[in-house]
Amino acid sequence: MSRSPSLPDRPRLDLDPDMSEEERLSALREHFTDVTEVHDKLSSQLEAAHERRDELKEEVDQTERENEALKTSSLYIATVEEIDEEAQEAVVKQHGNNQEVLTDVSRRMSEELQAGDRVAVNDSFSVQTILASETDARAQAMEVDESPAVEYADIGGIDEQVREVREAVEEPLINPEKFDTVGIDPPSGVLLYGPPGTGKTMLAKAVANETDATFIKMAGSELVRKFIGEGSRLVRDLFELASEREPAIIFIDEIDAIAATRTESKTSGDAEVQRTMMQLLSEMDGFEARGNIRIIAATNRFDMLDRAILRPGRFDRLIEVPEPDAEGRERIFEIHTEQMNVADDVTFADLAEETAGYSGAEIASVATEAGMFAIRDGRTEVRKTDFVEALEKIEADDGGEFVPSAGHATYHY
Ligand SMILES: Nc1ncnc2c1ncn2[C@@H]1O[C@H](COP(=O)(O)OP(=O)(O)OP(=O)(O)O)[C@@H](O)[C@H]1O
Repeated sequence: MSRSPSLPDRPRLDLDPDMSEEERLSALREHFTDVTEVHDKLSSQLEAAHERRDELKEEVDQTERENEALKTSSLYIATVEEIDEEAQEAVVKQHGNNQEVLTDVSRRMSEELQAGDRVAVNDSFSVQTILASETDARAQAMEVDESPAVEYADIGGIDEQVREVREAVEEPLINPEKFDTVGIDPPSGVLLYGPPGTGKTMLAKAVANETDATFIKMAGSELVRKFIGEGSRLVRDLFELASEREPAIIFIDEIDAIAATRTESKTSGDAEVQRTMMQLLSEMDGFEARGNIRIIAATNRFDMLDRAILRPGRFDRLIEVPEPDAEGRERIFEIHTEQMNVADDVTFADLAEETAGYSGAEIASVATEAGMFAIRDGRTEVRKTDFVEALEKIEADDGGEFVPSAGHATYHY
């Protein structure tokens, strides 16, 4: 930048009272000449300053245009895989082509970034912004849990289903070579069906936990109700996210909401729902069964499902998760009271007898309610009377007279 020129000295007029008229006139003329000279100099300096101002203004406009262009130009979406705060570097994987790039990040950005963040990158992969999760439909539509806190031991009464899920989901993740050696493909997708609250979600979370896989859940009903118009894109994103986070378990809950038969579904006329289902089918068809991503779906409405999703290569392993029998209910009571101080007068076998038709979720609420009655009574020990009151409360909440499975009358298999 050029330095501003120094201003010319102010001309001085020295008039002596002893001067003659002529001398005065001459001094004034001289002063006039000096003033005119300074004026000319200042004028030309002013003109130069104006020129400089115009130049700078042009520079500002140019920068603003570039800035605007940068802001409005398309950015690519990527996921941060690793971040090295020390070296101010990040490994990002661009969505779509899965290209992985090591890129420099500013100190501020390196402090803010975390592995797994979705970011916008420009042509040269420089991270421009971290996408806020609230503006990210993907984050809202999917529940991502790196290590869900459910173990097989937390699931009661469905040991056979646990065994089947382990065989169909865990084995291909842990020992894919077994399938290679025998020369068969493991089941592509596993469909868990049965009444609500019987442990289907727990099963999916437990396999993710035990195989150190990321658990990614998407609820079919939400896709249809909440993310109207985005269903098929979100299904695509779901599989993309799983490939970014593998090993991963994709869990699609309430799959009937997007995969119902045309005749029975109220929403089946909706082309959007159809598109979402087609996207799911095409993702599954293009899917490598032996690998680090496994798919589990769940439904309470098996009867409503479009058979297209049950074809080989899609959800080709069906596992029924029923309501627990007496022995199962006893085990579930034990599991849900493990952390409670239960009095000696409580017999889980008796409670199991009295709760025929209860789901695991309902037994969990009986245990919680019983604990609440003890607290209300100022006790830390939970007694038989608390369980009796809890049962009465839950039956009353259920409409006065509790008929086993009354709430599930609409579930057909
Ligand atoms: N078999 C079970 N053993 C222990 N707890 C259970 C079992 N089944 C259900 N529960 C309890 O009920 C809660 C809900 O269960 P879960 O979400 O797995 O049911 P779900 O079958 O997926 O239900 P929905 O069909 O309504 O989604 C669990 O968090 C757990 O506390």
